[in-house]
Amino acid sequence: MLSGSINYKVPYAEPTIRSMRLVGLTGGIASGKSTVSTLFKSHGIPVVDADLVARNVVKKGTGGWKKVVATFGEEILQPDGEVDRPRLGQIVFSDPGRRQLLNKILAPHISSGIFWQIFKLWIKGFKVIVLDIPLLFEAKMDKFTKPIIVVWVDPETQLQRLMARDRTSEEDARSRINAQMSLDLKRSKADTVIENTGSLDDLEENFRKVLFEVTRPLTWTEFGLSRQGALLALVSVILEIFV
Ligand SMILES: CC(C)(COP(=O)(O)OP(=O)(O)OC[C@H]1O[C@@H](n2cnc3c(N)ncnc32)[C@H](O)[C@@H]1O)[C@@H](O)C(=O)NCCC(=O)NCCS
Ligand SMILES: Nc1ncnc2c1ncn2[C@@H]1O[C@H](COP(=O)(O)OP(=O)(O)OP(=O)(O)O)[C@@H](O)[C@H]1O
Repeated sequence: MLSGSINYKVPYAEPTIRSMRLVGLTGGIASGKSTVSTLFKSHGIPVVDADLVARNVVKKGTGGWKKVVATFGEEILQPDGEVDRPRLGQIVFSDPGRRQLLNKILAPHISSGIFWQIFKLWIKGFKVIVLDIPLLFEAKMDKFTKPIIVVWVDPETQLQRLMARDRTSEEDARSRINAQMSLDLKRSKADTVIENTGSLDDLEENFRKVLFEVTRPLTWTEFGLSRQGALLALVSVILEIFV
């Protein structure tokens, strides 16, 4: 599910004032990543939404759009020329080969889109950035993020929430779920798991502990990656040259 525009209500401050941390947020389809993203945003922590990036890179006329049309044909376009997402979804979620093809042609566009979003937030001075990436492990982007948070939900609840949210049949919902790495395997690769089988109140309670972990004081490596860290390194080099 796509989350709305980023809303930085509360400027993020101590205790990570001189640091840069890229937090990986992932899980299964409809496990609750966007819901958790909203909680992060309400605490002033920016979230880069990979689904939103993926949507932007196939806008009419872009490089991603041209590749998608060249690969899947004009029959996946709406009358206005934009990609017919439900149509393309039907094709790729019922055919692993075509899904891999779509992933392959869009991967460079999505990763550079994510990079630019991170860069813009870094320039603005944000110290902690959450990357909401459904395919974090599948796309091997987990190596760039620490900690990695997996939002977990039990399979039956996941299926019910997906069908209710997207108003899809059980068959369609299952094919989307099966297009991803199993949620249990993702869970085993996580640094932290947010359990989301219960109510939204339970989720908020579970989120609070994770927020504490994400905002703990940062390591020197994380500091070195921050804008302040980069500036400090530059000033040190200049001073060393002149002094
Ligand atoms: C196939 C498309 C057109 C369907 O669009 P639709 O609007 O119906 O779904 P949406 O983009 O909102 O995605 C909903 C969820 O489906 C899952 N999903 C999306 N793409 C994939 C994929 N290639 N493989 C497995 N799961 C996927 C994610 O959990 C996502 O959160 C679209 O998902 C797409 O372009 N996918 C390829 C780009 C991609 O890999 N996106 C994920 C970003 S990491
Ligand atoms: N604890 C909860 N209780 C009830 N409903 C929930 C809970 N958490 C999430 N939901 C609902 O479940 C659906 C899926 O949640 P959400 O959209 O956050 O999942 P997602 O992981 O971002 O999905 P996607 O992979 O498609 O982007 C939404 O309709 C959301 O409102």
